[in-house]
Amino acid sequence: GADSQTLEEGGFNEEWFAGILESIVRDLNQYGVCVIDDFLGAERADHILNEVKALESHGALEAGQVVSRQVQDQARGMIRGDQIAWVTGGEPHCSCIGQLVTVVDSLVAKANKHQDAGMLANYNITWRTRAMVACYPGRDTHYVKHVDNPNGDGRCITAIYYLNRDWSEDDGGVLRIYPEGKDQVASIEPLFDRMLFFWSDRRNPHEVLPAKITSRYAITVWYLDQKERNEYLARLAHHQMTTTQPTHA
Ligand SMILES: O=C(O)c1ccc(-n2[nH]cc(-n3ccnn3)c2=O)nc1
Ligand SMILES: [Mn+2]
Repeated sequence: GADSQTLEEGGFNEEWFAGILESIVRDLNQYGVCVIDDFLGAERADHILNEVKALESHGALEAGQVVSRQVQDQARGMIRGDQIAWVTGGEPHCSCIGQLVTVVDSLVAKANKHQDAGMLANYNITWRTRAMVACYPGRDTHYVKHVDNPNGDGRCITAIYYLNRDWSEDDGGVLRIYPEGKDQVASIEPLFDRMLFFWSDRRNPHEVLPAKITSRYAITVWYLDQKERNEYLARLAHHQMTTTQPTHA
């Protein structure tokens, strides 16, 4: 089909795609978490890492924190907060990041409509956020134990792509997921070219364990369920209507 044609052009072959698709559908339904190793291959992963490092060296990654937190952290001599940049993938120097997002978009869209989609079929995934390129771990609040989407903001799947070459145990920065209602914990090492998917809601509280002060890179995209997102935006609009009085000219 058309997708397989573009994927061929992008150098991704069909059986690779089909294999990954099966893993995503099976693992998200069974565990609520799916880890794919050697996702794009070292060469492509390297190109993506180089684009992320270029963003960092050109100062495109600004602190993801509010100024007060930064001042406070500097005062306490703590390591800087996480540095983030929101990337569409269409930017001139982000074409490889763009390819990553395009492939993940295709996988999530196909998984959503897969014949064995299971719980995935409850969603209609028509939108996503831009890609959050992060140089972490900061002391940012996102790293203490949290749920990405606790109150129905529309986000249904979190997709994180790790870019840490030669990561080792004492580098830290492990992502720890505590699947709701299960007694086992998933400790996910942020390995180079590792792709991770998990439900964004209360099923997956998670934290990022402290890491040494070396730059660690990850790219995160959140996929949105149309219905939940529209209901969220409607709540937001209503709230704004009722809290800000219209000014009469
Ligand atoms: O804004 C938000 O809702 C938001 C932002 C970030 C965020 N997380 N969660 C786990 C992250 N991570 C980073 C490396 N390994 N894992 C990470 O960045 N979660 C939620
Ligand atoms: Mn999170």
